[in-house]
Amino acid sequence: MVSIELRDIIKRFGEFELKVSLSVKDGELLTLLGPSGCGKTTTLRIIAGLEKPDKGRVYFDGRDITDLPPYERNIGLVFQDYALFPHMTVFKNVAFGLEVRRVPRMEIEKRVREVLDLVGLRGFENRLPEELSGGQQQRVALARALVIEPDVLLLDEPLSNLDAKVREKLRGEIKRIVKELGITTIYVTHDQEEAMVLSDRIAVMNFGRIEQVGEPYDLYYNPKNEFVANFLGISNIVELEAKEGRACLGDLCFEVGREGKGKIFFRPENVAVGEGIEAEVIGYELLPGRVRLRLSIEGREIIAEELLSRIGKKIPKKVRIRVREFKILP
Ligand SMILES: Nc1ncnc2c1ncn2[C@@H]1O[C@H](COP(=O)(O)OP(=O)(O)OP(=O)(O)O)[C@@H](O)[C@H]1O
Repeated sequence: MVSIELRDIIKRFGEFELKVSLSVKDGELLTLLGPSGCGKTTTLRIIAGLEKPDKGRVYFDGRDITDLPPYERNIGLVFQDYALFPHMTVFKNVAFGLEVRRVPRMEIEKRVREVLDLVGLRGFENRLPEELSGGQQQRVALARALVIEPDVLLLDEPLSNLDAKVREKLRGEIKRIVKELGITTIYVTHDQEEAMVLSDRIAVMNFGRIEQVGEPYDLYYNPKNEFVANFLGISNIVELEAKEGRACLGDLCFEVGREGKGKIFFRPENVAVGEGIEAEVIGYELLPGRVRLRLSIEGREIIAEELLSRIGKKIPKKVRIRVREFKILP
């Protein structure tokens, strides 16, 4: 277990420039979240030593490891494409990292058994990768990364190739396992739900920069800007002009305590349905247990979410709404 620090890292590929500083605490599970091409994988590869930064330093526990090759960093890596050795059994695949480190046979057998237990693959030792499902193959990849007892675990979109149900199950298990081992983990994804479920903290990235780092709840309800707000989920962002400390959209008023233009931000579930001012329902989506209402006020669209059981089977044409909580964005 170690802490990780990226200090003033710069890496350029043509037009693209990655520029990041980041601290990850001992035993923390931090997610790099962002759209395709924002630099998540490059950041991970710099930590792994697979990519050399143009500028800046990488520290593990305060020790500068920028010039250490990957195999001297004691890192476990898991990628999207499981990258298992196809002709080797599960046991051999997992044991490989220990064999190259010349760990004694007895010790290898013990550690492979333990780690297969941990990922729920006891009894699969003699199977070949092609005889496993995608989810099972990814468990093997995880076991292989963990068996060497790495200081740091790096996971790059490990669930992207799996179907939704398996993904949901496995993300919960990944969290359980890394927390049980207390291993410092960096997880790359573009899936906001995965990031919310897994992370101690999330770093939201865009165009080679970290926009904001924080705990899931804080990022979700207190985003620093519009990009973070939109990337973490559905947001209502209404640009209004405030007068005498109030900004109003028709009868829907916000006490902003300042004058002039501003962006009012609130989440759909912070729209209380059934009280307040009237809004027209212009569309809706049924979700498991919830309904997402598209409302119109003064020609502007507001998204509200309410429990399905509270709305009932028949969606009304008009509803009353009140905004419980909002934030002003820059
Ligand atoms: N070896 C390379 N040579 C040239 N350009 C590269 C190289 N590696 C990455 N890039 C570029 O750097 C940018 C960031 O890529 P990176 O893979 O880090 O993004 P990402 O956020 O992980 O995206 P994705 O989710 O699509 O994997 C992209 O524009 C990519 O084309």
